[in-house]
Amino acid sequence: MKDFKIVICGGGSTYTAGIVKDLLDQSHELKIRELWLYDIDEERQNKVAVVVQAVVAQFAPDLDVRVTTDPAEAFSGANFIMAQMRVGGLEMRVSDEVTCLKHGVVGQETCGAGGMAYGMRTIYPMCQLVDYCEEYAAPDYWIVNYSNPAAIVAKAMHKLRPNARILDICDMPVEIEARMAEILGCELDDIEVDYFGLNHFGWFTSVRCKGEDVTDKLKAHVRTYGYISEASLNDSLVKDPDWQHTFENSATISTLFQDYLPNTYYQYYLMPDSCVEYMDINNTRGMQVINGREKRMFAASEALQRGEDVDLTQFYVGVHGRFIVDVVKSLALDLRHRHLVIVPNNGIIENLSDDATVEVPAYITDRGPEPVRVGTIPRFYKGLIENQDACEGLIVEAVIEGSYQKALQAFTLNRTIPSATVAKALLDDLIEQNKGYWPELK
Ligand SMILES: NC(=O)c1ccc[n+]([C@@H]2O[C@H](COP(=O)([O-])OP(=O)(O)OC[C@H]3O[C@@H](n4cnc5c(N)ncnc54)[C@H](O)[C@@H]3O)[C@@H](O)[C@H]2O)c1
Ligand SMILES: O=P(O)(O)OC[C@H]1O[C@H](O[C@H]2[C@H](O)[C@@H](O)[C@@H](O)O[C@@H]2CO)[C@H](O)[C@@H](O)[C@@H]1O
Ligand SMILES: [Mn+2]
Repeated sequence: MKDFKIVICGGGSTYTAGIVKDLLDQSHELKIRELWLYDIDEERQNKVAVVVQAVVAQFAPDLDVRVTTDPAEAFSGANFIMAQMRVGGLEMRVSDEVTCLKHGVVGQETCGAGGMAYGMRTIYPMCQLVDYCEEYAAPDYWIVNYSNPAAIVAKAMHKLRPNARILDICDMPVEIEARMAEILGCELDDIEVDYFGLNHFGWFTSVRCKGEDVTDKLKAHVRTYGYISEASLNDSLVKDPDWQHTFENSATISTLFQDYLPNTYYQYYLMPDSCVEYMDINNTRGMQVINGREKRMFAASEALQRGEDVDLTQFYVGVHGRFIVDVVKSLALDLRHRHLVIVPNNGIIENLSDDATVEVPAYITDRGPEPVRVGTIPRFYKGLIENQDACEGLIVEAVIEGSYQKALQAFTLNRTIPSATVAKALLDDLIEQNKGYWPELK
């Protein structure tokens, strides 16, 4: 049986313990030779590593988890690199959110100006990760990337590192499929979808449950209740009021546009006014994560170091860990499982340009994804997607060329920003806030 060196890049992430639990759950199929955590922040990673060691002690006591900030050590001979870096940390997430809200526009991690700011911080650190892997990793390495904003990261890597063995993914559609399974009373594994769009900007065109077409049944439910059902109220993610609100908001969008079922992230683009009204500048999502998920992780680390018992199940939330492990497993073992992934369009959606960065179903082989052809899409959806893809493309070009004008064009095109003058004032503030992270824009 083949075995693999697996590296988690962004080892200090609040998600690491959950991902490791899912790796261990599936280690009878995906055999682990070595497991490494790599981060640029030694202190943070060491705290998270204490929790990870506790997970490993419970499920695979013979596995020796290695922890490092040395890229040569981490990536030498690596087969799979799971990337989840947050460039600028949660502190810069909050800074983006607050700056946007001060200008009266959506302040969000991956959507609107917050997403563009985060993208401008992340492009070059991701290039560096690719370069480390090209230098040190096994020749057939795969980076499976969660690092956000995945749409901009993917587009930038396709342009700047076209030969990199990197596959960008997002767990949001799978999490929506989990809600669909709850609505239908079936298992997540019973669900298969057709889907097209960009990352955090897509639509489910058809849903099957054990082969039966359940699209209309789901549409009727979602128009009334969003993606929430009785069963989902027990789900650990839905218990978070912010996520419950997000899943509920899909009711409005699927009532207004009944062709397809929306990705939850459309709330920020199609209902930006009500999102701004809902957001609280004194309690942004980033602040909630710092005071919630991050605080619980650090508290658990300290308690474990004091020799106390900790409930580790609090870190196994949602489909996040399982999804990335499923994708790695399909790449490693050539399983050809069908997953949604983010790839260059190249004709998949016929009436979009080849260099659009689309999210579509693909069969995952050991040579990479084999995307499923979508065909042509109707004008409304095409218009939305082309506008957003142009916006994300301009951000990538702004970073590469150091172009203020292209950044301003991107901000102006974005649906969450009402005018060119708001775009300029906000961009100027974000430049100040992002000093040391963004390239200089001239
Ligand atoms: N694609 C998806 O659907 C999806 C889902 C959930 C989270 N995410 C993303 O996963 C990432 C982690 O989220 P989190 O909330 O756990 O963040 P976090 O801040 O808790 O952890 C991120 C870690 O990345 C590290 N890091 C920063 N720059 C790095 C670099 N250049 N190289 C290596 N490590 C670096 C930080 O030191 C930190 O330990 C974020 O990018 C988040 O947006 C994506
Ligand atoms: O606001 P956060 O940090 O809680 O979440 C932001 C991320 O949200 C999505 O990921 C969800 C995921 O859908 C779900 O499976 C579960 O595991 O929680 C995740 C985080 O709450 C989204 O897909 C990511 O891109 C965001 O980073
Ligand atoms: Mn996502």
